[in-house]
Amino acid sequence: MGYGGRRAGGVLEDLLEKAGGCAVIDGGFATQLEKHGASINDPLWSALCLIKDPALIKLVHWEYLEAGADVLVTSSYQATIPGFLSRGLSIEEGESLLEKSVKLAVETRDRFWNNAKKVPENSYNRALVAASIGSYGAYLADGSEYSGYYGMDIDLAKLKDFHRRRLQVLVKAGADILAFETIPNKLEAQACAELLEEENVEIQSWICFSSMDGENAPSGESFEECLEILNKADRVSAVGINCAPPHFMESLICKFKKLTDKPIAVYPNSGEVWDGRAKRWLPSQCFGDDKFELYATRWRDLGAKLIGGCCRTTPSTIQAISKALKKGGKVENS
Ligand SMILES: C[S+](C)CC[C@H](N)C(=O)O
Ligand SMILES: N[C@@H](CCS)C(=O)O
Ligand SMILES: [Zn+2]
Repeated sequence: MGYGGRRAGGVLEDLLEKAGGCAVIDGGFATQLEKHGASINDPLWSALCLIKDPALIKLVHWEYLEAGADVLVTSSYQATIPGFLSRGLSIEEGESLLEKSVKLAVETRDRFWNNAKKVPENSYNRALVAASIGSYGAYLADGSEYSGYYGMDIDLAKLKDFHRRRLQVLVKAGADILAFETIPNKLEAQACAELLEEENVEIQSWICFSSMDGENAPSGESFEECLEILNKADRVSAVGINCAPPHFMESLICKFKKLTDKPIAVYPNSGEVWDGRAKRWLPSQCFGDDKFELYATRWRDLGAKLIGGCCRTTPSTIQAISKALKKGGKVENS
């Protein structure tokens, strides 16, 4: 594909430097769509808004930028060609919606930054657009991004085939980085890493896992095994955890620090638990914004380089995290 320029100090490293060593990822995207009244109880989940309400997608991106996000994660988590095909769209229409997910974020980032940079000593960085690539389990829409169980028919080749075209389109659309999210097992992590190589993807990427027990991937496979594969993958620029409960983060950051030299990203959910059958969040041990504010600096001090929120977190959560991390001086904007 030969796109984007892979180099030792890439866009992620530039951002981390500007952000003083630790950058802020945005929060729950689907959650904020729902706060605005979007109805996404659908096999496409948040990707339904690419069809029904693109203006709302821009609004949510804007709200996260205002809250202090240094990275916007796009609306493509559950946007897939097979998903769009089952909805009666053509391949071309599906690809154009994927492209749109990147364009909406890029346009919003550019508009926001054009305003922000005019304000002297503003507290913002020019945000990166991370194209979300949800796991195969997200597409299945059966909760399997939290079990890692894809059935006996799924092998490495099938997972690569599932991910290939979306990845190509998102890269070509001009994303700054790729964000593989809520990956629940080793096989899928391997498929994503090998695909980056096969497709010669030259923009940077992170691969983040969910976790149900605070120690292992949802499949039960150890992070030792999962990271052993990713450590060998030069095109994977960062690794981490997303959409797992926030109280797992401390010990998982410590574990990841021992297992990898790659930058670590953590963007937990609120602590609520997704019921994949009933398609709703069940109350559980939760962090409010005050706790995120408190723990963000701990996670940074333990070594996390990218910190944000996932499902059930909102712009106010990201504002709390950003406030905590940016306290004590903001580096110069250029
Ligand atoms: C991150 S989960 C809450 C996303 C929704 C899920 N893949 C589903 O469609 O049921
Ligand atoms: N980027 C997605 C992740 C879901 S786990 C979202 O925030 O909706
Ligand atoms: Zn999530």
